[in-house]
Amino acid sequence: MMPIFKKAIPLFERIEQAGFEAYFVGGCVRDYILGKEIADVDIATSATPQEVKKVFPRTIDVGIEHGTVVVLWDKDTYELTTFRTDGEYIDFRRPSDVTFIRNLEEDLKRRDFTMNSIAMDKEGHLIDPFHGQEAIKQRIIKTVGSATERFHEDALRMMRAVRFVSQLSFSIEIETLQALRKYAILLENIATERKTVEFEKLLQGENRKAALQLLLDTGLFQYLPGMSNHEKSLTQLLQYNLKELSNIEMWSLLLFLIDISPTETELFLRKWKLPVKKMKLAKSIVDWLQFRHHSPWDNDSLYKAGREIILSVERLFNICHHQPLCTSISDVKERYEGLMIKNRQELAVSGHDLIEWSGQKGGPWVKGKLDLIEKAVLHGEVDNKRESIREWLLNCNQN
Ligand SMILES: Nc1ccn([C@@H]2O[C@H](COP(=O)(O)OP(=O)(O)OP(=O)(O)O)[C@@H](O)[C@H]2O)c(=O)n1
Ligand SMILES: [Mg+2]
Repeated sequence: MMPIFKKAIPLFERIEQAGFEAYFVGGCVRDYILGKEIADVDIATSATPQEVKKVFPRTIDVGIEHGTVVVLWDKDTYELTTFRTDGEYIDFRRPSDVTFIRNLEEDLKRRDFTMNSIAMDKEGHLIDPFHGQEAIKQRIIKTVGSATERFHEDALRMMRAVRFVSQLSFSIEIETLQALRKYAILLENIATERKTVEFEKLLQGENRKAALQLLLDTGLFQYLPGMSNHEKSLTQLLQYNLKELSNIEMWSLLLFLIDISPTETELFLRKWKLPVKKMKLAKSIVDWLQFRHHSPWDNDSLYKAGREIILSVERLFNICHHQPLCTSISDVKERYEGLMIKNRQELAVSGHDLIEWSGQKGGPWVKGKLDLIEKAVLHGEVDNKRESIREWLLNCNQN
């Protein structure tokens, strides 16, 4: 058994001593069968949240109404969720109420896909009433029971299906796929944040092209934030080699292809509720990519854009032109590294020096002069040395 599971065994023993059952469930069991790396484990238990809290002294309530309690154990934290069936789903999102139950199989039955409805006990035995192992072997994503029901219970599951296509390179079983097409519109009911999480995972998966194609084929893209009018840009995205791209580069390329005004770009990113830092970076990359399409890099632009943006822009530029990546990138990198300074702090003189040398009071002129010095250093007109700059300034003033 893998260390990540082994570590949790004492916790399982504690629950069992108290007369309850516990199993590993969900993505960790699926990924274990697939031989993939496992980041965290989810545990399902027959104990109710109150009972879990009695068994373990250190817990955090995270979603008691859904049956989830976090247990602090050793130096780790574990999410324990009580076996449950979900009540009526009135809004295609979350059940209106959940009923805690004592039966594992009933709990597995309410889960989304067969590959996600396998449980594993502490000895490593698999409990697999819905033939999830078979689906994993055949690399198939198939709902547990009726796809119509599973997608009406939680429409986000449709995005999950496509995101798993991207991450696992599985294909979607035919009835599940038909339901995806038929009920794509239900995605309208899902909170943006949840869609964004899935879309970002989709963008990062190995098989992202197939997943993006599926978003188009099923019509799901129409119900993603700001995407309904951008079928063409999504289709265009598929023409490019997307393999090497980071998450932020995927966003930037998408924005570049959508080709909207800067204000609209901002609105589009806001619709996805991305963190501000990320929105700014994506916007910057798009701006520089647009610049790059009509001019080559010069010292000023390299300096202003900075290392991170230059590399992303160059990568995207090459991808847009179907050029191999390596040569021009190392070229540009070398030119950037060769710049005399990378930022204003690296200038050998400061505003204080200028004030002292001139004997004048500080004011806006200081910034103006620093701008001039910065430019001169970047263009190689003067060395970035205190004395050289002082001399250069004296000469300038004489002219
Ligand atoms: N809309 C959802 C979300 C989750 N689940 C169930 O809850 C488990 C855990 O959910 P989550 O951690 O969100 O997804 P994972 O399948 O574990 O995928 P990941 O590897 O991304 O965590 C899933 O495997 C699935 O059994 C579900 O039935 N319906
Ligand atoms: Mg998980």
